[in-house]
Amino acid sequence: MTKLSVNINKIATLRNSRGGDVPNVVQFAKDVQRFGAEGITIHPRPDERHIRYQDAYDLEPEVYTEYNIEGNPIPKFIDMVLKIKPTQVTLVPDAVDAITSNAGWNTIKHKDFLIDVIKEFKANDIRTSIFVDPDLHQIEGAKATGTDRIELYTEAFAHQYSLGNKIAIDPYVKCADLANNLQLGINAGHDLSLENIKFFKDNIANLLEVSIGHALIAESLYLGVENVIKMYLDKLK
Ligand SMILES: CC(=O)[C@@H](O)[C@H](O)COP(=O)(O)O
Ligand SMILES: NCC(=O)COP(=O)(O)O
Repeated sequence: MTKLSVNINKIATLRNSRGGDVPNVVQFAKDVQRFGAEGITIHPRPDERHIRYQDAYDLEPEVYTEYNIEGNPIPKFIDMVLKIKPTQVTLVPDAVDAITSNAGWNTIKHKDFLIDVIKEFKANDIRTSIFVDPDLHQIEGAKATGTDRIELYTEAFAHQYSLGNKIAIDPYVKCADLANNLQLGINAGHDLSLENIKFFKDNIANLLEVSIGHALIAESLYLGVENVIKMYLDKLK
């Protein structure tokens, strides 16, 4: 079984665009869990342009599935994760001004840093995952950090798949095989969607969790808009 963790960053983006509390991020998390989601993912960024640090605290009592907090382990992020103690922390090497995540860790160059940070989270019973490109050297490097899991960065796969290039799954299959041999748990995320998720899941052995946000929220709009238009028209009769 592969768990679906819903990334709710985009709900916060929408809320922030009006400055109020619509849509309500905590209510949305409660609803998606009620609808069957097996986890909630957030990725607070230093500029707090979507999910804010306060949201991370507000969500903590309401997330009864797996709570996954992603981010660059700057001191403020580490402090927050240690206070909240989510199910999982996913370390992502984002630049401060990154529009979205655009690369995995260089697990060889940052080995010592990752070992220290991961040790602290694990000592606090927080499962760790690190975001990596589908590169065998980076998977070996990830193992050396002591992390429980890796999150395969799936943007390259998703882009090529949308162009019809199914061969783009190959490096992910090889990395997953190596990770399984090394007894690293495997998560995946970034640009996964209704279009590509089944093919990805069917090809990756022991895929434990996917975190999906951008496409899932867009698809929810597409698939829900007909119903809402009808409801408005009904009220305007
Ligand atoms: C690590 C990853 O791929 C996701 O967390 C993604 O970066 C979401 O972040 P944004 O919502 O800021 O794009
Ligand atoms: N870890 C990936 C994630 O949480 C969601 O990424 P995306 O679906 O918004 O691209």
